[in-house]
Amino acid sequence: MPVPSPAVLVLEDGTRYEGRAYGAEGRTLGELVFATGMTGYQETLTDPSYAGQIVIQTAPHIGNTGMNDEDMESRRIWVAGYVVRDPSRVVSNFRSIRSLDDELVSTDIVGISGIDTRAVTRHIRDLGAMRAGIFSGGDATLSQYEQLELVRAGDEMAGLNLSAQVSVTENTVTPAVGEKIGNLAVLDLGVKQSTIVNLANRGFEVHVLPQDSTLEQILAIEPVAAFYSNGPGDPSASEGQVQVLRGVLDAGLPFFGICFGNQLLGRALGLDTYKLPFGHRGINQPVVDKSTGRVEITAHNHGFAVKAPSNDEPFDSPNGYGRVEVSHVDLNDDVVEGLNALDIPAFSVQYHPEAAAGPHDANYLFDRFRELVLDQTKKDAE
Ligand SMILES: NC(=O)CC[C@H](N)C(=O)O
Repeated sequence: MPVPSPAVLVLEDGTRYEGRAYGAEGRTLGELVFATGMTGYQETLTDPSYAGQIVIQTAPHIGNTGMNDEDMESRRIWVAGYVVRDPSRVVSNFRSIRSLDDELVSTDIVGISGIDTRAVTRHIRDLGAMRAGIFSGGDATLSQYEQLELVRAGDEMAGLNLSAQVSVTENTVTPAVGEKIGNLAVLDLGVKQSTIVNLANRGFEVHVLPQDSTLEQILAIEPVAAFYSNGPGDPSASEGQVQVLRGVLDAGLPFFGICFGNQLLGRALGLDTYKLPFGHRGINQPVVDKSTGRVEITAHNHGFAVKAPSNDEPFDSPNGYGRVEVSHVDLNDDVVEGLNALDIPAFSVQYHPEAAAGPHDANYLFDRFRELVLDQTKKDAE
């Protein structure tokens, strides 16, 4: 077996971690974030929300179950780079059809192995998410100074709009399963396949629309409701989609948003979003649903969050959409994890009811959306 060539992970604060090349060789830059899930590396890697980010996997052994076609959350791997401790030398799973290593090479994803990923995670947890670079192959021979300069010249995640990189450019349609409720307009900011499946299973004919769709293009599919997906980038850099969302709300369409969609609903209602120190990424985050008092264990992947005037009391939407409440709260750090508009048919969550990977505790939210749409359709008919 050939010995992998040397590679280095360089952080913008000057910290360096030496390891071995993993996946494609060369150079990559991005925001360094850690994901704590012990399972689900394929879903993580193919979640478009990770575009522009170098992902550190705290689980020490990666690649054991290979890659398959069923667990792809989108058409490709999106992470800007991948940091692992010990890549599995053996791929063993009845569904596996290719190895992760081969997939990283064929999709040109530069990674690094042999890294104490828990140590890097503690560093990020103390100092916050930061820009980083992985250098291998010819780029491993650049001087330390040159590598650090490259990392420091990279994009900051704050202020970045990445939607166009990940979105479809033409409408795609997934038929409803069972009795059809109506057409659902899904704005593709980086939607995951499991979300589409969950929505289609609730009776929606799911129309996935490009991220730059206008209100007219959304209304042209004659939707019974609208949905904004998860996705990469800073929500404060998506003013165009926020304006379109105000049009959707003004048109009285029921609305559901997940993750980036939650942040854009917050902004449409007139709230601010802000960058978290190192974000939430993993599949074991405790969240309380304030309407039932039930705690659910949930999948997260967010670096930004919505700022609300109160987590406890309903407040007025600064943009005139009536009363709004924080519906869900993270029990680790009190971050807003859901919004519910009390006077218009709109709600959203910051975390991932589609899971993939992760527990299915929050799957009821898709049922809640279906009920909201059915109620609104009934009201409109009266
Ligand atoms: N998964 C997502 O939709 C992430 C939303 C946003 N890019 C964030 O990091 O907070």
